Amino acid sequence: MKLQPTDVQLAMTSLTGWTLDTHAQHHTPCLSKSWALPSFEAAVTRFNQIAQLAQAQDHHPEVLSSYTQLQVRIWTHDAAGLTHKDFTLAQAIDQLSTTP
Ligand SMILES: C[C@H](O)[C@H](O)[C@H]1CNC2=NC(N)=NC(=O)C2=N1
Repeated sequence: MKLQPTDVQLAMTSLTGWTLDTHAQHHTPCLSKSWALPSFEAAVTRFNQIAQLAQAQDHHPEVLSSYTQLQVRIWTHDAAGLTHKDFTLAQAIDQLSTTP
């Protein structure tokens, strides 16, 4: 179920380092987070960790990879907006960042 703007604002406080964006191509609100990893290998490892979470949750982010840079954008296609599923995935991704 699509979250109302006030619920989105509240849920944003549960995340670390994410911004609320409007996706330029898909014209939908999305959660966005970027990383600069120390190496290409570290970026690929992070990509794979995110992919595993996405498969486990059956919720799939857009992941843009460029050398050591990663950007993840999450939204719910069916709802053309943000739902609890987006925040659940973003929170799980935040847990990765604190785990070496
Ligand atoms: C059937 C399946 O649950 C849907 O296609 C899922 C898969 N992963 C998804 N991922 C994201 N980010 N948004 C969706 O709406 C979505 N839909």
